[in-house]
Amino acid sequence: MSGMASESLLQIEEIEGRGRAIVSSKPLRGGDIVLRDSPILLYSGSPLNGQQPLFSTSIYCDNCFKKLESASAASSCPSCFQNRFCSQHCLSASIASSHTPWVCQALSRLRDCPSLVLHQPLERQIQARFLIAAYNLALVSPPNFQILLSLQGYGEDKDAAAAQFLHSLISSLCPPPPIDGFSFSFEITSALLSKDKLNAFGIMEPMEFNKENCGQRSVRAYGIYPKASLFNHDCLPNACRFDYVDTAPDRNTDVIIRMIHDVPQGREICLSYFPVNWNYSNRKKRLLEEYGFTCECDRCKVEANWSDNEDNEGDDDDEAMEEDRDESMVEEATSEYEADFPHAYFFLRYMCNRENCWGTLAPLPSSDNNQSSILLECNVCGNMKNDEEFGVDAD
Ligand SMILES: C[S@@+](CC[C@H](N)C(=O)[O-])C[C@H]1O[C@@H](n2cnc3c(N)ncnc32)[C@H](O)[C@@H]1O
Repeated sequence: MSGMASESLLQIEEIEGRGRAIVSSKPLRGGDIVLRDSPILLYSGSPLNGQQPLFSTSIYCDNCFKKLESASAASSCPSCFQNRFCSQHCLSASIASSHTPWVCQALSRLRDCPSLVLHQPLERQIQARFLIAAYNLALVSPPNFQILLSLQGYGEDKDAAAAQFLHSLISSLCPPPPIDGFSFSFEITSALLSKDKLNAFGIMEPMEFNKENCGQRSVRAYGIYPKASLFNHDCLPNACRFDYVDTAPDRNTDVIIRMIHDVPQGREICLSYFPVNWNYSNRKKRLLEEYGFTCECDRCKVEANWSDNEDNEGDDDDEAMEEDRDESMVEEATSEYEADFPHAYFFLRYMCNRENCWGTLAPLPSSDNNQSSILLECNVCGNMKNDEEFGVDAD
């Protein structure tokens, strides 16, 4: 698999019931970097109507998505004056790629469209941003558009109304310039929206702990990563994603996938699609509604039998998912459930214990091939923990 940190670490396999999967092609150590991936498509997580997302006060460059110290330090797009850039270089790069004259005009028209910005949920504005970015990719980089089309997601009936609304709106207000032999049909629009839902990674604002946000973060942007999109989910992942937004010396929006613990050759490498502290019923709901599958991982098999999970109590499914305020699995793991919960070690060892963080810890990359680093880094807040304090050997 090209683009992996080392070409020989991973391979793609087809696994029945799971689609493509990433599997280790040799034994891997906790801390090994198995992938560094750059996005083929990026789009802002801010609503079109200029509303600041909840828990966000920062402004950022619309090309590299680095934080800007002040609005006055930025160069604006000379046509719309809406998009801001940290440098002339980012402005020129963006005009040639992601903020072309057509994108600029399309976003301006959508921003002025009451049926979108006043009468639709905020989510629709973000989806409109994605579609404009995806159509533009077809125009500026046909090979990357083909990669996007190859990702999972083929249009779902339950999302048809949103797809129809956005397709009609964009076709009438700001149709993309024609491409020979290709049509921006409703079917393409609908499939693209599914691909976004199943594959996009949120690029979060870096963690700032203060009383107002209680550790909650907003999504600065979304990215489609061609190789990272092939990792399947597990509720007890063996790898996790790091990014270094605002601190990376370059390629600010790259993601790095690092092993949490050792695995043997031939093991599927999985990420968790959300924080690992979520409880069983919220995980099950999200995976079914958003990703279209029922998780059969070891942890779900155990937790499905817990007497107090909402499924077993017959609670209805409408309960709001309070993502960051879910009951903490750490508390559960260390309390009355311990005997029924063979995975307790994972939460004690690999979950960040900083209040309201819920990040996952992975060892730092080690230069010693035989041993993982004893220092574990949190993928959300960056805190370091010394593994010797835990006092148990890996695995
Ligand atoms: C980001 S993609 C992962 C790559 C995907 N398997 C493929 O072939 O492109 C997410 C989709 O993979 C499948 N998937 C991921 N984790 C799974 C799991 N634990 N069990 C079954 N299917 C899974 C689901 O169809 C999900 O919507």
